[in-house]
Amino acid sequence: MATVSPTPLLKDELDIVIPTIRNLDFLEMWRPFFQPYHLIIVQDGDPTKTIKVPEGFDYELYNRNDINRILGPKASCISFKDSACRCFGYMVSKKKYIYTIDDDCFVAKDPSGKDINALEQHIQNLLSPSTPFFFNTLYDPYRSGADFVRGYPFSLREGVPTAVSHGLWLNIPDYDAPTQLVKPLERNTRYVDAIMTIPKGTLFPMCGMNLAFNRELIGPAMYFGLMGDGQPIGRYDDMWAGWCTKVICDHLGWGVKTGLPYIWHSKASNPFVNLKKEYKGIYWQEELIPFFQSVALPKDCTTVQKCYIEISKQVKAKLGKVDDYFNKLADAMVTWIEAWDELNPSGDISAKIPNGASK
Ligand SMILES: O=c1ccn([C@@H]2O[C@H](COP(=O)(O)OP(=O)(O)O[C@H]3O[C@@H](CO)[C@H](O)[C@H]3O)[C@@H](O)[C@H]2O)c(=O)[nH]1
Ligand SMILES: [Mn+2]
Repeated sequence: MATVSPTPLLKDELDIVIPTIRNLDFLEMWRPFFQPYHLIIVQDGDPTKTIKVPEGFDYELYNRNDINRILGPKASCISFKDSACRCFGYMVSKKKYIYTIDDDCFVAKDPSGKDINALEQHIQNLLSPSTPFFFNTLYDPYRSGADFVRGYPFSLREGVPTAVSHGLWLNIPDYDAPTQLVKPLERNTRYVDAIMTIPKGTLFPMCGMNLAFNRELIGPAMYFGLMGDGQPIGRYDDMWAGWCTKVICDHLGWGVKTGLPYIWHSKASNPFVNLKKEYKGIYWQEELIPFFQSVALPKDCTTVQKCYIEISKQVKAKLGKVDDYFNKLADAMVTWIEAWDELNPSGDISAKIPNGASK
């Protein structure tokens, strides 16, 4: 009797978004896990360069000419010459879920030596609930071999929908430039077998290297802010998206998880180049974090788009004085939502705010 291999989870409901200025040879290693899925490749930099996609993958590829053709003047909100361009892939996707990965991230091995199917783990993270309102000390209670510990309120054990699954990295950790400069040889060899919901009210540094999310829930908030060419800052694209996303998830009562799965991050980008990109962000973030911690979203912000537009207004009002860049970014946030709604006319995902969420 021929054994029929099971249909990969969410095969037709998930797109894999890859930003690239290099080549896509890394896909060979991911082939067993990625081949059944549709890829959206966002080619950054010179659009006349041909990016070769390995045989056998189902994909669509967009370069800067495509972005300009599809978005017209609204293309101004999509970064150029920065990995932030990946968010264009989120916008053009028609699927419920997104997984995004960098082209220098490879299949890692777990402590038993088994290849980690990072995509499968992200899908499990997204399909199981989160627990943002009360911390479970035995980590993810929905994993096999774990549960809610004594004292965990039964009224909260149903959990809430998971909007984001934030994976980690073995080998080259996602350090900022100063840390990279001080610890050039540090490698992450610590495999921590844990998945945690980030508690409500707590922000976190979201890395875009190994990230999955429910696009129908939180997609409009996943704008990777204006970076790269012509911008005073870089390498804060994913951070900006993570802060906006977490504030909105807290307000709408959705969860954000971090931990497994790991990927093997192979390439350390140049710390001196990174320092030039990051340095303004390193001191600006001392004002940005208190800003996001103080963002109050009104009760009538019942959709991600409404929340996002409200945040952009507060960015302009409160951060415009930090630097004019934030006035530009606030405008780009509005352009992003306009472009999103133009390409995704199905409208808002109205949220029923569950008890325990935003008061
Ligand atoms: O101008 C560019 C530069 C790079 N890319 C593509 O983006 C990813 C990440 O590039 P890279 O691996 O060189 O950079 P890292 O420093 O390791 O990236 C991490 O730091 C954050 C920077 O924002 C980011 O969230 C992490 O990914 C690769 O796929 C490059 O090909 C690009 O498109 N344009
Ligand atoms: Mn990298």
